[in-house]
Amino acid sequence: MSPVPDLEALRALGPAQQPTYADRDAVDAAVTRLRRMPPLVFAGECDELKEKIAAVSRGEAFLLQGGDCAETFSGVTADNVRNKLRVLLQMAVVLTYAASVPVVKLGRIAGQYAKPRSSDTETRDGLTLPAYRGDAVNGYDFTAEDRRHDPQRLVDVYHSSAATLNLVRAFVTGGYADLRQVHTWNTDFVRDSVSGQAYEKLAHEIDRAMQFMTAIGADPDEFHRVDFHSSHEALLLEYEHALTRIDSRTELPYDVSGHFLWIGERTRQLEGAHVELLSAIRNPIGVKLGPTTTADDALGLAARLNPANEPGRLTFITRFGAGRIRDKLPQLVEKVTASGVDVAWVCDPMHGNTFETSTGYKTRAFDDVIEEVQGFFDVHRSVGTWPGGVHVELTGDDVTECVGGGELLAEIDLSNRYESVCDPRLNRVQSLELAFLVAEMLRKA
Ligand SMILES: O=C[C@H](O)[C@H](O)COP(=O)(O)O
Ligand SMILES: C=C(OP(=O)(O)O)C(=O)O
Ligand SMILES: [Mn+2]
Repeated sequence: MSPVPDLEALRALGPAQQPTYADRDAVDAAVTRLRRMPPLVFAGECDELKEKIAAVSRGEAFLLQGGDCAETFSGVTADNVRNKLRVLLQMAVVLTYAASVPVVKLGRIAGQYAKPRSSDTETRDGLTLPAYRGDAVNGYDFTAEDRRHDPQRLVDVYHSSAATLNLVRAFVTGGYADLRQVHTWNTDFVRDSVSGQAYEKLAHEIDRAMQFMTAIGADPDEFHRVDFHSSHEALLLEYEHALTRIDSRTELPYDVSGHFLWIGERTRQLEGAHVELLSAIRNPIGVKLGPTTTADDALGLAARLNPANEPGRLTFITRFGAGRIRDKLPQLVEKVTASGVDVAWVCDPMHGNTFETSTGYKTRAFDDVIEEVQGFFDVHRSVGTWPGGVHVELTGDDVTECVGGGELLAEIDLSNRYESVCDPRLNRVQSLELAFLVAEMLRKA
């Protein structure tokens, strides 16, 4: 394990996708404040999650990772957080019950505020301004003032993450996630959607099973609370470095900004600053792997990020696109497996399937998302490895951002309720449909 590099050393590596701040003193002041803040998560919780992901890599559990592409500060409301949690809990119930597999629940939540972009700038009506890089960096409004990179936002990320995490913790341990609430999660939803009705049927079966358990005197803790962890892309080095702390139990460094951190497709350079920082922390971590990834790239990343080959430490999140996965994934999985690397394989069926409509909306087709997940399952079946999970961009609200699905959303519907500030998310109905379809694939696997 490499030692934690200092911030200057990371900056010297010329990290990709970083903000350009005009006022260095303001950056230093923000970093100093962050270094004094208490941890958002505990190292022991990160270890627990690592154990669960180790079960995923052994083929004994399935990972459900989901949430917004980009959280926003204004989105930190009780309703918004509850709705996201609710859809994830519903999906997890569907997967667990229909496929009889333990589900590891991981939110893209409480820290997912920074975005890598394909272009540094955005032009509208002849005016060019810095691209929006997530609330952690600048504002979404198309004005020079809002698009300025402001280091004070790093401190705001901390507070927004803390508020979100506080509510999530209360929900998952304080009764909301109690399995006896399976019906309650579905109210306002059943009547108008096929997947809502399928869910209701499944909830009835769960009720009956629980009544039986209660009748024979069993009332396990698992009925009343769930384990739920947080994750985000570790993109901004100032922020992640300031929240890297030495755990008092083990004297080892953890990034206490979230339980699980991942390196994005655009920042996974082997000699880059993101790999350097994440190789030094002990959290469970992931790396996104796009369609150009070679087996040597993946093996190099595994050697750097998990030299001890510790189970649960490393997750490869592949995002190839529906049209490429069947062609490109087999050789990657075969070579990584043949070299004995211990890794959990997870499918992100979103980022390889984005396109822009003629009216300028970034969208994804539900069928492409499903086709990529199906390709992922098929490839792992043919190689003899475990399709360990899915990583999805979703929301608990009835937005219109992805086309298709049971509601047959068309391109023309996108303008009705398009709220994402970055990538299009599955809405509540589409998310539940995905869960039922994946449950079916899992049963066959
Ligand atoms: O998740 C994020 C996007 O895929 C990423 O930010 C790139 O988006 P862009 O191509 O619109 O910049
Ligand atoms: C930017 C993202 O993904 P990727 O790094 O895979 O493009 C994301 O997860 O929002
Ligand atoms: Mn995204």
